[in-house]
Amino acid sequence: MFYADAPFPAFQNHFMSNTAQDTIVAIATAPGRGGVGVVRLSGPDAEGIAGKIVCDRSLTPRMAHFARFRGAGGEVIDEGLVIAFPAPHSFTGEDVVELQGHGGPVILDMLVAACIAAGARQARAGEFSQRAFLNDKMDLTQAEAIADLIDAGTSASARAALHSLQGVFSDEVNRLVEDLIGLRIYVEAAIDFPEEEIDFLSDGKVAGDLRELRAQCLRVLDEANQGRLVREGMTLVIAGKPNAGKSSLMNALAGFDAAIVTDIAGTTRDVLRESIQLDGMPLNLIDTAGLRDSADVVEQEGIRRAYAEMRKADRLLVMVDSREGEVNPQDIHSLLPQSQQQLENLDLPVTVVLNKADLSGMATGPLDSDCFVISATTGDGLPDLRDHLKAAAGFKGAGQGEGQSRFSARRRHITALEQALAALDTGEQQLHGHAAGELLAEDLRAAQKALEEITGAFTADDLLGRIFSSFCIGK
Ligand SMILES: Nc1nc2c(c(=O)[nH]1)N(C=O)[C@@H](CNc1ccc(C(=O)N[C@@H](CCC(=O)O)C(=O)O)cc1)CN2
Ligand SMILES: Nc1nc2c(ncn2[C@@H]2O[C@H](COP(=O)(O)OP(=O)(O)OP(=O)(O)O)[C@@H](O)[C@H]2O)c(=O)[nH]1
Ligand SMILES: [Mg+2]
Repeated sequence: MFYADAPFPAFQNHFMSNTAQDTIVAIATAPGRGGVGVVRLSGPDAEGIAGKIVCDRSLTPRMAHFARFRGAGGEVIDEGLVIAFPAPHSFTGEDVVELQGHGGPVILDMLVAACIAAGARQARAGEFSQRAFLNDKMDLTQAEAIADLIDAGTSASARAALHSLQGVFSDEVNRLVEDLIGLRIYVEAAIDFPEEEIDFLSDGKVAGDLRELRAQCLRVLDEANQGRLVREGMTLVIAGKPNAGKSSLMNALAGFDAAIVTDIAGTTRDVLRESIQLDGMPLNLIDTAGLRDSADVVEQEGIRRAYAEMRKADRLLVMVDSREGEVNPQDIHSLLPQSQQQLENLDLPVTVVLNKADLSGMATGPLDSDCFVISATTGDGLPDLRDHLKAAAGFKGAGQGEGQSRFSARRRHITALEQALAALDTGEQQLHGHAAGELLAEDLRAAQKALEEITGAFTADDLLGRIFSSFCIGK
């Protein structure tokens, strides 16, 4: 059985790699005006198509040549630099030619049109990166890291994405897969000798290796969680009764007047979003309409939207006026009017903030681990709240230090690591329960499959399409 279903990474992707017969073209630089704009061609006919545009000027590989760019009718569109990257030494691994012209949107569109007239096809979003992946220039985590690098909102997330691009995350996953394969070989060999199977499985090696593998997997999961945090941050919804000071807190955290603040209850009606960062951790703040019974249809809609945001949040910040007297931070329904039904089944961590300490005379600072007294107008108590939010998200900083994020990661990576861990756990039960080699082998196979989905060595159905279609055109 071992040979029939080899536990080595299979090359499931290769049936797709030959479909890239088209030569694709797109503007590679940002839309809009710029000093220089790059049009990129990739595919078997890249040089032929570029040849028509630069009038068969001969191109030395990887050398910049100055040339006139001509349209289909022979008219000069622009002049610029042309560089050919013959396969396989290019970004995509295919023949690539770059036309570097002047960075005006009309000129670049004309250049793309000339390439299409000469036989190229407009590239789909992410298609260059997808080809680089299919041609083994990079694995899936590295391709995702390119998109993350481009989308990075903080220098910390850019650094983490670069590390993923350089293979730091992939190396970790590949090491797990290698160890897993070693264990599978041992277990499957044991199954092939039924007389000795029990001895094999209970000699302690399998249990020990499994425990070690599980520990390594947990460590990578922990790092990946940090990586996701650095990339995506935490989404925090601020909710509470009208006039509690929600918008004032949003402004205080954002550092500018993002939201309108007045002493009229019911000032905020729309959902307001601001993305800020706390020492490198992105924090997506959402300010919402004050919750109360209202006959006003606009306000009702605002309240409906407020609840909709709470259901999507990572954490809820419930704001209360500290002059309201005794509050029980454990019972959020007593703090949020009519929330019972709306927030049914909502399993969301909550921070309670008592505001307007300057008016109530309460001392600012933490009341307990998830409850803080502040004044949004004076800023008293905010540093503690900031630290709490970072800690609550599990953020340990974004750098090279202990426990900090070394690479960027996405939710799908976390899910896959959790699946692998779950499979290892059931495998462990099979081993200790009834020393069932067959079942353990099955769990190990499932764990490997989950891990290989991270790097793309194994890919399920529409995963690639989903990942690459979220890239920008020209990437
Ligand atoms: N002008 C330009 N700048 C760019 C890109 C590009 O496509 N064009 N990139 C696009 O994202 C990034 C760089 N990525 C690249 C990755 C590989 C190769 C390449 O030619 N690789 C060859 C040779 C490697 C070597 O000499 O060491 C290879 O892999 O064989 C080029 C660009 C950022 N800057
Ligand atoms: N003295 C004092 N006034 C505050 C504090 N926080 C908010 N206020 C005032 O309370 C009033 C309401 O503040 P907002 O931030 O608009 O309250 P809100 O919770 O967003 O109210 P809605 O949008 O109506 O739900 C304003 O007059 C603020 O200036 C505070 O800490 N101290
Ligand atoms: Mg408000």
